[in-house]
Amino acid sequence: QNIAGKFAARTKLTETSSSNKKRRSFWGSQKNNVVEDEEEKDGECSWTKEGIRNCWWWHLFLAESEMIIKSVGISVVCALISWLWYLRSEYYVAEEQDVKEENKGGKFEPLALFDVANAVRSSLPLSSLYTSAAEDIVCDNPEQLKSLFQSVEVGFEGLSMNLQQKKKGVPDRVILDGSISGVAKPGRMLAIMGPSGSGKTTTLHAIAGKVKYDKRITLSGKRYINGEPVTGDSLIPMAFVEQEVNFFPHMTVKETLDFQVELKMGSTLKTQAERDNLVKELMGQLGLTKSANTIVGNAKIRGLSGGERKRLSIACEMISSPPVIMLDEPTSGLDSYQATQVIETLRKLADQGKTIVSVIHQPSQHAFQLFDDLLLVSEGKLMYFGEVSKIRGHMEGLGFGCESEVGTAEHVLDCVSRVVGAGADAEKASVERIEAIAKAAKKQADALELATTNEQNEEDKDSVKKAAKKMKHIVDRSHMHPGVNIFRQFKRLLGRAMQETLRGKAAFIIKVVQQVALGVIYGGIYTLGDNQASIMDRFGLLSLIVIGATNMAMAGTIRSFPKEKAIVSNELASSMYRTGPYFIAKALSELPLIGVFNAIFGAIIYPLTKLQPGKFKTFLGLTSLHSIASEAFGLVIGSISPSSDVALALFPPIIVLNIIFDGKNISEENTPAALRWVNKIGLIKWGFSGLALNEFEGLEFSTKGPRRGPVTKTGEEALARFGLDDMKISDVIGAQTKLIAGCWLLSFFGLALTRQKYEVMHSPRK
Ligand SMILES: Nc1ncnc2c1ncn2[C@@H]1O[C@H](COP(=O)(O)OP(=O)(O)OP(=O)(O)O)[C@@H](O)[C@H]1O
Repeated sequence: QNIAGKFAARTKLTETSSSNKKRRSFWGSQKNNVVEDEEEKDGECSWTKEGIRNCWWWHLFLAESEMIIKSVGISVVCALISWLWYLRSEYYVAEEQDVKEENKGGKFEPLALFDVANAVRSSLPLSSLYTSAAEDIVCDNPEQLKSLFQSVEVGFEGLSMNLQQKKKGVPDRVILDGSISGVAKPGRMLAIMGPSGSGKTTTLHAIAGKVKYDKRITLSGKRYINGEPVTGDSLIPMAFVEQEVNFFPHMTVKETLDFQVELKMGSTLKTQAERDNLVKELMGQLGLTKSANTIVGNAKIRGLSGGERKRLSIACEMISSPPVIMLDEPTSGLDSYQATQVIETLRKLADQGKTIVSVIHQPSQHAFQLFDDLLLVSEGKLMYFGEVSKIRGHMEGLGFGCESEVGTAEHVLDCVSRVVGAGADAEKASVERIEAIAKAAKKQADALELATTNEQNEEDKDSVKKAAKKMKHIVDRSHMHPGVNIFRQFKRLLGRAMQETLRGKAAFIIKVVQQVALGVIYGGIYTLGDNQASIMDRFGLLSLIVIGATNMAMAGTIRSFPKEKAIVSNELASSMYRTGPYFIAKALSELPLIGVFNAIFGAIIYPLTKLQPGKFKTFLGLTSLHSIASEAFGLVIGSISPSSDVALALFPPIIVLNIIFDGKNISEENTPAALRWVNKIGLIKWGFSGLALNEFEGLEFSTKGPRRGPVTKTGEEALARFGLDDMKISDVIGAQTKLIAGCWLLSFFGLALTRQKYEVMHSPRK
């Protein structure tokens, strides 16, 4: 009737218009009363106040103002989104460069628009969709870049890191004192050694531009690539192998490498055969060919040995053939045979021209001698920088020689370690020794020449500068991008996620056992009839089913997701793929198993408890939807929590809140006003409502049996007891769908916003 009324009003408007007959409404509008008012004043259309009110376009505007405002609003939002998207795309970078190039003659100045765009750009959390323009910039002279990257010398000077103490008035803690300087050369292996806690890992991360952001930290120093300074938190073109290596445990060595090769090199190695060749080559180089089809495993799942896992992580890092390889304790946790194997692998890579820098802890004499250079640190100070072969002589020269049978590595570590617990005199002597060694090291560091010298001829200087400019695009984090488009990223990520879900046999079996056990327990206890007592029994059973499903789905995700997040955060930080495709793939990969588990549970509980026949399919659909919503909730908690401990600590209060607001435990009127919104997003409330509506609609009860409350004859009357008589299953599906969408969106932003940030290295204070 309403629509007909509106239509009639429109027709009247069209028929009676004196100005012209074009005055027609194209969309439904609620402004007909206005239109009709205007009709009465119909007259001549002119450019007077009265006249305008008689014009057809004015009527059209009034009739459609809501739609016009909405359209303009949507267009503005779309334009804004497109602009922001464009800013994050590398096309913007290319255009900015072109305009700046053209503007060299001072044609249009200043480029304030680019300044505003750059400010917005740097604050955007999302990254670029397109990659090809970036390749144009980065690879416009591949030969020049190739030659530059074949041999890279990494210099570092005056590295200093201070940590502000939490208590006010307590002076900053000095982690690196500003004396650490050195250079890692192509074809050579540099070992960073020192006692535990001396600052080795911090030094390596500082050189690499990978010190994790902490607002209490101040980092300063200088870094050079081939004599050219590298600024801020820029990366150097390197492979960085962390001490803790995490992989998806159920993927084989070959699958892991296939996945990484495609995402990192997909745009360069266009055919599958080229990519397969690279995988083969990497496995050969790192001695992994025999284990190609072995799953990677982890502490709980038997797979590769510790040494093989370390070598796999080196292989993964070497995919883009970086000229520099940095490793944080690659031998930790390995026996001496495996440790030596890893170091020998590195030696081979150095012999091919790579620059290797590695933190190393108590190496064997043989492994130590495979290194060329040594950076020795103690208590954040430089103790020695120079050739490994000269360290013994250097220490002897300072008066700290050692007996011939003691290994060199062991001896130098003894020399730079503070003696604790052996009396005040011994400690004092060790402190004096460390100071004397540090003093000598300072002289060595002062003599180092790291920056490009003025004596270089002009041609050399020019080519290095040009190359360094290109390199900036590669190493600057804001220019890093995945090697393939988002659709290929999504396809690969979905494949990996499905593989992990389906291959996790132990987790699968545990979940099946849980579902069977719960089904049998409920089925053994509940037999629902049609007497009065069965009404509360039904409500009780449905409530338990929902609480159980929420617990299981949420706890499972909370437990497993933070581990996966650790791997994914690293992959996201190295721009292997974007958060969006990862997230969608992750969410979709969970769906099939949710259906399977719910079907197992439903098939047991339904006949055993004698829930209403004919409603099984809807029951299955509703429990599956509820499980998806619970997992999505778990994902939010997992993605915003900094660790799995925090996520697990958040779980009980969230479940308790959900139970309180499940629609039965507190009435809406008595809920504190500030908490009423929780009622609307109560997972258990919506899950329970859906199952109750499905079960009770169409049921009839006999008046026999003990009852609680008045006699209830129909399912609809029973639903009214819980205020569910006005609700429909479609309302529940709508609410759950919105909950799922909201949770996925929150998790997506949680992941994007908790992305790892790194410290920017400031120039040293003069
Ligand atoms: N972000 C940080 N916050 C607090 N302390 C830090 C931070 N980074 C480093 N430190 C401290 O700086 C010191 C040096 O740490 P680093 O990990 O570099 O030592 P290390 O020589 O590698 O030790 P190990 O051989 O035991 O791994 C340690 O006492 C460490 O606690």
